[in-house]
Amino acid sequence: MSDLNQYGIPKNAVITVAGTVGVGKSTMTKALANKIGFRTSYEKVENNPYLDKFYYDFERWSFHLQIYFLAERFKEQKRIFEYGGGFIQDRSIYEDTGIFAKMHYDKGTMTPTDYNTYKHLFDSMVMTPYFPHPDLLIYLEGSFDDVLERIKNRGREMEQETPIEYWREMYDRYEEWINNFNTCPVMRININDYDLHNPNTSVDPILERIGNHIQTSRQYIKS
Ligand SMILES: Nc1ncnc2c1ncn2[C@@H]1O[C@H](COP(=O)(O)OP(=O)(O)O)[C@@H](O)[C@H]1O
Ligand SMILES: Nc1ncnc2c1ncn2[C@H]1C[C@H](O)[C@@H](COP(=O)(O)O)O1
Repeated sequence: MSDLNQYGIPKNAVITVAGTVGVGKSTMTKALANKIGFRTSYEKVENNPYLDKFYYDFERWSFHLQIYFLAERFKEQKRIFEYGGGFIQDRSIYEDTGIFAKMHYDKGTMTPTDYNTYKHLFDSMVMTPYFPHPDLLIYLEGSFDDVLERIKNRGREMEQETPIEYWREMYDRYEEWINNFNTCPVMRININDYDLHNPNTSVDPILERIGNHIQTSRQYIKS
């Protein structure tokens, strides 16, 4: 039996979907996984004991929230490993430190001591040879106005009450972050190039691109 599916995607692949809040990661994760029968790994938003509190008091809760997300994502990583891959993951672990923790530290809503403690923990858990990196990071990108519109339409209360400047800062940081990211292969998708809310939209072209990307990078690693 071939270990590649019809799109040339290895059945044990781990694909992570990255991008700013509201850009469409969860929607994309679900659509891709449904089509190829992969398992999904979503980030914990509902029943997250810190997320609401965090939005109303960054200083007080930013460290707690980062530790919580780190533990959750690491637990998910273990689950993915135990299944032997075949997963689409909603948001990468790299965004926690590269975007969120750093932004709150830079803005003074996470103390230097807390940031250093978090960073040390993150580096010793994640940035080691023992931590398997994804085969591909799909980066979703679009205009700031489109992203903001999606945040508004989705309507999560705490996000509605957060000032636009917060989303703008995050958006700009994402652009800078992805331009310098090299921990695993990256494939960019512009959100204007597909519409998953249209029932006639097929994800086949995206899956074909993913297959090509992963095979090219696996060959590169082998050679
Ligand atoms: N391709 C798309 N076209 C139109 N709206 C979309 C699309 N993908 C997602 N959305 C909408 O945008 C909002 C945010 O999407 P979501 O997948 O929750 O984003 P994220 O996981 O990146 O925060 C949701 O209301 C969702 O229904
Ligand atoms: N690491 C994080 N720090 C702070 N906030 C975070 C982190 N990871 C996710 N979030 C927030 C942002 C959103 O309000 C929700 C869910 O993210 P989404 O991009 O909508 O999937 O959690």
